[in-house]
Amino acid sequence: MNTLQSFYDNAFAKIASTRDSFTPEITLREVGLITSVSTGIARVSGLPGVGADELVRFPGNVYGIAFNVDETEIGVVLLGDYAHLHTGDEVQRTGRVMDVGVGSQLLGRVVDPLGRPLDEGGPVTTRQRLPIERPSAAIMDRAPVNVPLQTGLKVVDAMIPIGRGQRELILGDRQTGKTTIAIDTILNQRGKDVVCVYCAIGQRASGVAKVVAALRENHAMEYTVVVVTEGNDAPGLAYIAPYAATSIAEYFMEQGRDVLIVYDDLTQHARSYRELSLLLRRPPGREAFPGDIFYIHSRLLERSTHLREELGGGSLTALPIIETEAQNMSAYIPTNLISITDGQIYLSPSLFELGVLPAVDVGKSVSRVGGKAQHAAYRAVAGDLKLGYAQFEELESFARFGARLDTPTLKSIEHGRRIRACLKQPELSPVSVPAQIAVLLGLTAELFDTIPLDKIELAERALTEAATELSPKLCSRFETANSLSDDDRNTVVELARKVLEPFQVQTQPGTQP
Ligand SMILES: Nc1ncnc2c1ncn2[C@@H]1O[C@H](COP(=O)(O)OP(=O)(O)OP(=O)(O)O)[C@@H](O)[C@H]1O
Repeated sequence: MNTLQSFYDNAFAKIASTRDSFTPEITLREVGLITSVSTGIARVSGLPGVGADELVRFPGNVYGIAFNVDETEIGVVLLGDYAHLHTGDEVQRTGRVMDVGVGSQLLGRVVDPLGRPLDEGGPVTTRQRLPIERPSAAIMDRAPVNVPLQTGLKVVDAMIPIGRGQRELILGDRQTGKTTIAIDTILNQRGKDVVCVYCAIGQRASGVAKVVAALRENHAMEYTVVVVTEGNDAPGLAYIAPYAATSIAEYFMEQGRDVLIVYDDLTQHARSYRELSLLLRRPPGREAFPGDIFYIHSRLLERSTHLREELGGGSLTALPIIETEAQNMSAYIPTNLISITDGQIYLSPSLFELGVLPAVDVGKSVSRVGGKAQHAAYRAVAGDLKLGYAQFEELESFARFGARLDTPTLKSIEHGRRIRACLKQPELSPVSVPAQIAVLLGLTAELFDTIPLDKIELAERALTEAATELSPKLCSRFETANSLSDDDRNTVVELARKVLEPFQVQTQPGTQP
């Protein structure tokens, strides 16, 4: 009996002490209610304190960004599946802006713009997060673009060179090889200590799978992060994808690394932003795009730069891709992007049809800062090559009419045809610097001019293979020396002469080989 009594006493004493020590904690949560949901956006009332671009949480762990902040109601861009959301559901403030996990753990991974894995590699565990919208580097923190970013494509490296920290637009109609140029450039960074980020925006899943497979097969995933939104994802995800990818890239740049980022493509990005803006009833402007469409792209591309040495000397090179319609380069989005970037590579459907691949239209392409970063060996040949090619393009149209042409004109046309043939390149096969220089010097020394056009491909391939025999010291001078010495030029031209000899046919001047 006594034992039972003491048991009850103890139990009551414990309850009393727990009750006395209990101090209720009050947590304040600002909660609003959904007033309507439609394709990719929601309207929410009852969150008067919410800030612009603040992240809000919906039931089912779906997040959204407060886009339109009005007095009574906010317009929210949804970042996930919204099929289960209904009018009257609770919405909570989070007090933070959208951020993404960054770090070397992402290398080799395929993730969505929220950092969630889309491959079979298990969860991504990053130790640091960065906001997706960050201010770009100040002018005083930037250094000049003075190191080339080799694409491995002869036509680009010789005529439209790209420097580390540059923004070079790739534009052209659909199916003209835009993505291929970007992927070839990523493949060429193998062993060059450049981190690559490929951001696919609103693309078909099969297209993205093809790109990832190409990167995997060519061992490029080891230094690449792939950020993906597919065509059927919420438009909000497509809108934030390039910003999230840029934050992932900036992490590496701030560690002093050289980084390459590809946005494939910003036409889809602009379209998803237009969709969101129209749904949020923002006033439409030209081609129904909202007034700030220029700003969304310029604030993205301004983040690409070359940082000064004191800040680590890292760089972020951007290759944004844009799709044109019916070769209209002067449409709204292409002209915006052309004016933001430091040059463009224009891909022509007519060259693509002729089988001139990559279908780069040299006359409509330009690199505004890359020339200063180009290796001296390229600079020694680029001038002659560009001139020869430009003359050829002008004269080629006359040749089509079957006009009788004089000998120098015929010679220029034949020379130009050989330049074009030598600049052709199959996809996924970047060419090394020494092999490129050997072919380009062979072209400027007119060694290809006496080779029949149908044998140019074989001759060019033979010379590319023979370039591996050049001494490593000579090859490293191509990438380091301030100028191409006469001795080096003669060594390469002699090699080219020897290799191309078997392909030559002796012709009378003025007749076509
Ligand atoms: N240099 C090349 N050599 C051979 N084939 C090529 C080359 N470049 C591109 N192609 C082929 O051309 C087709 C279109 O290429 P790609 O997908 O890169 O074009 P795109 O302009 O990015 O297309 P989209 O408009 O669908 O984005 C592909 O089938 C590709 O294999």
